[in-house]
Amino acid sequence: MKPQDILLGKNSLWIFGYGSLVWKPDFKYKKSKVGYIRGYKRRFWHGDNFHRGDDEMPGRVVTLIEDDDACTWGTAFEVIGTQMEECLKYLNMRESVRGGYITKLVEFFPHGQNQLPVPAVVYIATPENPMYLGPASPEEIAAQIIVCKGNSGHNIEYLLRLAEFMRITCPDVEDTHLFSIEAAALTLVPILLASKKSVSVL
Ligand SMILES: N[C@@H](CCC(=O)N[C@@H](CS)C(=O)NCC(=O)O)C(=O)O
Repeated sequence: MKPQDILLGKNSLWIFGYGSLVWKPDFKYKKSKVGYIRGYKRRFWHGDNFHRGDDEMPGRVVTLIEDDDACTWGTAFEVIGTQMEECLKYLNMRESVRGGYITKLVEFFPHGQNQLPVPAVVYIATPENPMYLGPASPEEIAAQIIVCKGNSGHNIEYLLRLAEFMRITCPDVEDTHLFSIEAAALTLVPILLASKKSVSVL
């Protein structure tokens, strides 16, 4: 689905974020809502050689993997008027051109009573994406994250800010995949720092 096709006949648009967009949307929007989408699970299975890694050491960022029994929590942002074109142009560069994500239309379920679901655009990196890294253990993913950095900063910042978002904003949601990687990274960082110190002493 091309971004410009998304706009056809619309005067407002919802964008669902589930990775860096939840803590760094970096585009103007009218309002945001916390909620979830069905049929997808969030996984650190997408490689990134721009924002949180480089060609030699690609980082790991999240994407959505189809799973009928799963749902993924995040934040949806409503953009209106000129915000729509500005937002899609910005996200096309950030997510698609630099990140390898494609756009899909999903149903977003805002959290709270009497909230009706709304169509939302989501950026997903499918397994067909050349940067797709696929499954790995929390320890393997954490070991990769703690040594990578890119044009937007350290990969571990990306991990910790997403974990912080979920802990603060969705405290009742258990995201074992995310929190197991966070725990592994926080265990490995002191070991990494100690090994660097021992190397620098030599
Ligand atoms: N599309 C997901 C993931 C977005 C994401 O993490 N995209 C990366 C591109 S690889 C990004 O924009 N990173 C910016 C950053 O890491 O600061 C979302 O809706 O949040």
